[in-house]
Order: sequence, then C-alpha cells, then structure tokens
Amino acid sequence: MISIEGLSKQFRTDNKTITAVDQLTLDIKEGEIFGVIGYSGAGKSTFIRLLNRLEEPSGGRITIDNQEITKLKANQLRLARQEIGMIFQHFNLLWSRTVKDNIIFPLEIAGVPKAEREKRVKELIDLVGLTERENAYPSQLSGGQKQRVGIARALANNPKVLLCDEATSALDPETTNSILDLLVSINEKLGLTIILITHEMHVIRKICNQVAVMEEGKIVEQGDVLDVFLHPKQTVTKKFVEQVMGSNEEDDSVTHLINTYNQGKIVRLHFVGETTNQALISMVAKKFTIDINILQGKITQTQRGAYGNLFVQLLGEADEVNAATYFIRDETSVELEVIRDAD
Ligand SMILES: Nc1ncnc2c1ncn2[C@@H]1O[C@H](COP(=O)(O)OP(=O)(O)OP(=O)(O)O)[C@@H](O)[C@H]1O
Repeated sequence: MISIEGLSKQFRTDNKTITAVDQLTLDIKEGEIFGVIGYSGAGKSTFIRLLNRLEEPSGGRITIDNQEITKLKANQLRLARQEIGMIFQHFNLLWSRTVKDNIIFPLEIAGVPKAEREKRVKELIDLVGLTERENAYPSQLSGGQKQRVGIARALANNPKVLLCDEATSALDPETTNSILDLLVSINEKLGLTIILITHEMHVIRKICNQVAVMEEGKIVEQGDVLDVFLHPKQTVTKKFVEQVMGSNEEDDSVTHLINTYNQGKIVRLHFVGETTNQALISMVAKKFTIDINILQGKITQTQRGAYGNLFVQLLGEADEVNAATYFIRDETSVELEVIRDAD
C-alpha cells in the first residue's frame, strides 16, 4: 500500500542544517497497523507529515496505492489527500463548528451533495460512538470525544490510509485505550491501513502488527511486533520494550525464588504469542496429578497473543511432574525452562 524510498528532510536554520529524516526506506502492507516509535527529536512527526506532504520532502519517493505522492502537483495533491486521512495529538478541530459540522467539513470541500453529506455524517458519528453529541461544540467535549471527532473527520472521504500523529499522547491511560480500541475496530471493519507514530511502547503493543524504531531520522530496527518484543536488538529498542515489560533484572529474583520455595520443580514458562486460547495452567493441573503454584511473572497481550514469563512451582510425584514438564515442552507453544529440578 505504501512504499517509501530514500525519503529525506533537511531543515535549514540560520547557521545549521538539521537532518530530521535521513534516507528512510520502508514498505507498509495494505490493512496493516504500522507503528513508528522513537524518542523526542527522532524525526517521527516530520516523517508522518512527509507522507501527505504537509512537509515537503528534500529527497526520496513516496508511493501510496500506486500513486507517486512526491510527483503530484498542488491540485492533484489536494485530491490525493482525500485518500489519506490524518489525526493529530491536539485534535486540530474547528472550535466554532459543532461536532457534526467539523465532520461534514471535508465532505463540503470535496463537493459531496448535501443529502449524501447528511447520510455520511450520521454513519461516521455512529461509527466513532458520538451519537447524540453531534450538536456539541469541541469545547464541550472530553479529550477522548474530541479525538473521536478527529477520527470521524479523517474518515469522511473514505481514505485508504489513516495517519496518526501521537493521537493519544494528550489523553489519560483509560481514554487512550478506548481510542486505540476504536482504531483497531476501524482497521478491521474498513480494512484501512493505519500508520501511527508514538513514543509509548504500550500503544505499539496494544494495536500494531508491525513496528519500526526510529533514531536520528533513520529506522534502526523493524519487524513484527511480537518478534521485536521477543528479540530486541538495538539499545533503544530494548529500552522501549522495558517500558512495557520492566527491565530484565531477573537473576536476583530467580535466586530468591529458588531459596524461598525449596520443594518441587521450578520452571519458567515463556509465552511467545498465539497462546491466548490455551488455558495452560488449568489444563496441565487437570491432566496431571500435580499442584501448580504461580510464583512470579509478567504476561502482556500483543495483537498476536500473550507474551511474557511466568515462574511456577510444580509439586507432586516425580513421574507426574516430569510428564507435565514434557507435555508443556512438546505439546504446547509455550517454551519451558527448568530453573530448579525437584530433589
Ligand atoms: N520546522 C522545523 N524547523 C527546524 N527544525 C525542525 C523543524 N521541525 C522539526 N525540526 C527538527 O527536526 C528534528 C526531528 O523533529 P521531529 O519533531 O520530527 O521529531 P519527533 O520524533 O517527532 O519528536 P517530538 O515527539 O518531540 O515531536 C528535531 O531536531 C527538530 O528540532
């Protein structure tokens, strides 16, 4: 759906040139929720604004749905932008217009006939969950509701792509989650390709399929979200994964577990996605005559299933404990590591 080749942007100030985006090359597939994460100043905002030429590239090529955006003249670009919706951190609503009139605005600009506009705006208001708020003004809405207006407005002309510029950074955690849920449901319902930029790994974990990590204008690591969580390579990526999972200072606590729980077998269960439907612990407890004591762990959910570690103590006859261990290791997708064998 989107192909980016050698994209660059330099800003010239009085005495120096800043390279905000540096020879960036990236492909994004149709229907994907693609996250770009990076610290402040990495070039994320500049990057996303280049995609619809709110910022003019200094070099490189952007193709969206077989149309070379970087070649378009002003009037062609205006039409192409109808296919590329965008939402913003601070919503960018028209404060003197009601919810309904904010959402209708891009339809007016696109010259959509009145009857059709009215029908479309109603659909959009329902889609984003703002029914009965259509006559409110932005100042009368909560942050989450304002972003819902932003989303409805961005979707008005049935775009193929939605760009999200730190769309949840101004919202509290609960509202952030409800807006992220809305983005996932829109992605699923409409098959829309979504690109979002963020500095929060939680956002990536919750909704993205693919992630790219940006540093100094470049993509330094990229891949399937679960793979990046499991095997972060760059220091910057490891720090982002720690934002969600905590740091990997397990050694001390493992020694502590071994000393505290001196009976049975202690194992680490490593959940690596696609296991959400396996009620592993209860299944093993039913299947074998053992007790399972959960000692410590952290499991989080990604779009591809559960990810994380759980330390458990297996208590019972040695044969049963061993059989349970082999079962988990050989018959399930959960990885098992023996931390301390039974005496
Ligand atoms: N209009 C501009 N003029 C000059 N320099 C700019 C301009 N816009 C961005 N920059 C510089 O480009 C670099 C990348 O900025 P950008 O805003 O894209 O980063 P970011 O990752 O989005 O960070 P943040 O989340 O803080 O906005 C920074 O060094 C910034 O100072």
